[in-house]
Amino acid sequence: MTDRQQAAASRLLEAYASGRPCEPVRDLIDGVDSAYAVQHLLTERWLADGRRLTGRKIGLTSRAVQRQLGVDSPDFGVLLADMAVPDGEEIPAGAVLQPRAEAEVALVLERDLTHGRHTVADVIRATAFALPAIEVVGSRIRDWDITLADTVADNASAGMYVLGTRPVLLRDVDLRMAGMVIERRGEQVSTGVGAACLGHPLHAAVWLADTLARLGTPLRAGDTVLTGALGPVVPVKPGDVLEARIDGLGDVRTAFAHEEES
Ligand SMILES: C=C/C=C(\O)C(=O)O
Repeated sequence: MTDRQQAAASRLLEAYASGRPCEPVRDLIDGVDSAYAVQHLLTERWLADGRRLTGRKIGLTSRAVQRQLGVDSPDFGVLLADMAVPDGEEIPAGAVLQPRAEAEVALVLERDLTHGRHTVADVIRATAFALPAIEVVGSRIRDWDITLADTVADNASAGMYVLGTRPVLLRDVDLRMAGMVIERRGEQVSTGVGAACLGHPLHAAVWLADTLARLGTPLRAGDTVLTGALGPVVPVKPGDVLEARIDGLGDVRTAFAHEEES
């Protein structure tokens, strides 16, 4: 671990602690591997604090999101148990810095994925069930001024996530053709389709399984995988109520709490 990577991790941890976004960290990072080393430092710190790993998120899988954020390759980050919000419950004000929401397919695994190279069949065999999910992404970096290095170091801009509660077997859903809509109090604010996620959400999962196995931290039975947004990310503000629906998977909802009066 280099001093510069430590400095990047400290800058991001300070943003989490203070609730104030920081300057980008790319000036301290030499390439994507170095950015993942910073992410690893953050993860080790969180696990040492007693937080529990529940899986991974994949980011930047759809062209719409890549265009919105100006970053053009997929990445991943960790999911922790305290990032999960029950379906329909409120996300406390300030819990996620600069929040935005997106809808995606979650896979819950019942087998490890430890091969050097995985196939879609491996991922299907390893998946217990799929769920609809809202991911509330956030950025510890001021004004979302990110490059790939910034977002990777910042845990792939992960925030919180909300899973639907009706498990669906992969044999019962066509994830490629599954349409997605997010509504804010009944108004459509994002639409998309499974095919927008690297061609198919299972392709994104194969990419993640291969990448993590190569890094020596493979996906394990019990992990939840958020496979990536199916359509544009939506800025959110206190008081917003969002519902996401994905064909064949059903719906999931969350709300954003108002700031506390001081
Ligand atoms: C910045 C985060 C992007 C994602 O999470 C995504 O594209 O799914």
